[in-house]
Amino acid sequence: MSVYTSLSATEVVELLARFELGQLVEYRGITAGIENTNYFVTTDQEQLVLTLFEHHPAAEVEQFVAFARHLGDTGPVPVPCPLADRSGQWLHEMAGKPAIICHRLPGDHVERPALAHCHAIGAALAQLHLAGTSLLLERPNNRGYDWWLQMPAQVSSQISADEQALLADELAHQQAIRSEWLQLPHGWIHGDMFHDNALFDQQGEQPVLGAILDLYNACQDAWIYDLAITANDWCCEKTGEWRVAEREALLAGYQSVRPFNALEQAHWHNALRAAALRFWLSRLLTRQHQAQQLQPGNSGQMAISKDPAELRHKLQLRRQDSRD
Ligand SMILES: Nc1ncnc2c1ncn2[C@@H]1O[C@H](COP(=O)(O)OP(=O)(O)OP(=O)(O)O)[C@@H](O)[C@H]1O
Ligand SMILES: N[C@@H](CCO)C(=O)O
Repeated sequence: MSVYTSLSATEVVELLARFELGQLVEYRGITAGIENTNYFVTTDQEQLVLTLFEHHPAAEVEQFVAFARHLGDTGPVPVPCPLADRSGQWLHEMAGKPAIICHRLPGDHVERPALAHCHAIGAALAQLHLAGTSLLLERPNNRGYDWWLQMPAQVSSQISADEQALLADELAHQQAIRSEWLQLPHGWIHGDMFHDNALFDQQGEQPVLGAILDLYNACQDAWIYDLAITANDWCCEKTGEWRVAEREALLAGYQSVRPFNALEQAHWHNALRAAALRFWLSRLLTRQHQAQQLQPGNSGQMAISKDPAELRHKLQLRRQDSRD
């Protein structure tokens, strides 16, 4: 679990006092997530989630929250939207960090996504992409291509010589296809559509998507890259081997709303490689940050970490697939 910033009951009560959300009953750190600090907050009226952004400045939070609010207003996709206080303000500061409060959305995490979950998330992702086309706001991917190129300098001390060679070779490949990549259909993407960022309700036999969470990597990039991030997490084993039927269900769900064009078909394998590369790198970086943040004297209590090697291995498999 990750609670990098501990909050006292007094701090939570002071924040709630600005809202019409009732009196604090209890609050507790959330046992998931690796980037931000999250608390479940229960009042005598509401079930809420309080998020403190550990890396994003307030101006950036405003941008991805604009996307969440846009989806909330226009889209068929359920997402958490920050609640406004009595003065209409939704962005707050706690412990020197940007903070928001959202409703706690219904549903549970799925341990191992099945065909119906994969189909549903594919369709929802395509709907999210299309809904984003009417949002007139620019937000480039700050963990996209330019960021990947800076990463060897940041992470080389953490990885072996073989891994450094793998990274260099993959970056060269992504550089070689860059001009075609830029021709792919682009728009707003979720940017982090792992299965721990979705909640499902069960209605009879059928799982129903309750929420898509964690829009804190939302930005503009190639749409199939977003789907590739999803496929690499939802539709394979942790060892990277495809669960083929689940992958096909994801693709069918997506394309039931928004079919691929020919260039997207041609670059699907490159998108899978790019998606694995991005999360290998970000997990390496998160591990570095956690080591710094959790040193004695810092206020954080606990942190989970996700294994960078899982994504490095997936990258190796996707590279093999694209050569076969
Ligand atoms: N609005 C919400 N409704 C219900 N549960 C929520 C909500 N927001 C967050 N959660 C819970 O908190 C967990 C962590 O939230 P989130 O994924 O946003 O954190 P994070 O640190 O940004 O995560 P990540 O590591 O994926 O970046 C979620 O997996 C979910 O269980
Ligand atoms: N979903 C990411 C963490 C948050 O960006 C991962 O699994 O590495």
